Amino acid sequence: MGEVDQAFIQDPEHRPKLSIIEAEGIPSIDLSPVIFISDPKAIEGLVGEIGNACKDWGFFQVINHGVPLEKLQNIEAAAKEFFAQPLEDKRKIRRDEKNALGYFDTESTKNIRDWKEVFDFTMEDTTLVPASPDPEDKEEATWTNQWPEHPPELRQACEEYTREVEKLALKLLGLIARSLGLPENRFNSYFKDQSTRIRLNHYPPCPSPQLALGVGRHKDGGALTVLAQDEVGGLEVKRKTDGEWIRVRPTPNAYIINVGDIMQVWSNDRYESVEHRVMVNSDKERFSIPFFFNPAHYTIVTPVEELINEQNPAKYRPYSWGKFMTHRRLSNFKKLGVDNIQIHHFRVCEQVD
Ligand SMILES: O=C(O)CCC(=O)C(=O)O
Ligand SMILES: [Fe+2]
Repeated sequence: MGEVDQAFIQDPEHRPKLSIIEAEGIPSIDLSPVIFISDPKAIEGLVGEIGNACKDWGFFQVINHGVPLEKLQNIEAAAKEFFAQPLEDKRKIRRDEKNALGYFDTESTKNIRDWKEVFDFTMEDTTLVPASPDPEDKEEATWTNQWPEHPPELRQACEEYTREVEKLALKLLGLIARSLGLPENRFNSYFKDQSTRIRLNHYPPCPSPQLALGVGRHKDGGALTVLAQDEVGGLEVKRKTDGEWIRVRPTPNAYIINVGDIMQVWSNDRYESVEHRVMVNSDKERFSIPFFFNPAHYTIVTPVEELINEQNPAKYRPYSWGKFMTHRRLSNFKKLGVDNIQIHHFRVCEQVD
């Protein structure tokens, strides 16, 4: 990527501030009570901490999470090698309108190009999804992993890494369920045919970091995101108390966890999916790896029964996760000229957020 093309330039109100607020960052939570010692008292404390972090921030970091460092180092090294190849080699496995998996260098967020390139894959080599966003269309389509020839170790590194991160994601799902007063396995059945997607992100140095963003402001549409970021930094989270953008300081071997839109709906707004974005910088490239923990495409997302009653009625109408996801994806290929689909479109009394 050379000089900044007009397509990357953010509207003035969304341009990043070069003065960065790092004050009092997102909560850091030590998972050792569930990973290493299984102490019921300590687990109860942990459940409380996670509940507060989900409520107050929608974001937190975890340490002592059980994912072996070696698996992260392997995938990071292979990702670096993959992205270092010439564009024409990477484009051999380019994702397209039919298959969401593979390499992509022209992603947009809210119709502005992101300063990044990505490689997407799923846990299983094929994933069933709806063929189109049309609610009447019952046809299914298949996404298929496209592994590059080079580097040959990328595939194994990705597979081994995601098996470990999935264990962490399931632990967190259980802890979050408990923090809502639900049984630990309350959400597990939705993930039987999960549509989890893992992304390798590469943000090259950008000549005008004050005009463009690595990823424009957005909320993650799935249930939960487990993110690894390298030491460069750039992720910013919109603080709920005052709407300020707060930098998430890189912490070695920690994972960043955020509540996605589906968890917001399941919890009937007890927890909120929070806006975030990525700043780029002019001299350093950055790598990150989000694991988007998503249920089966046929999941109908609706506030869980146990959390609604007459005083606290459901705030959302049920919607299909698969249709939501395919709608979002399509907007990357067709310039729809409107904002992407959002959960507020399913609000019982629609408010714009
Ligand atoms: O690179 C990052 O730190 C975050 C990326 C992100 O928010 C996303 O891909 O949804
Ligand atoms: Fe995100």
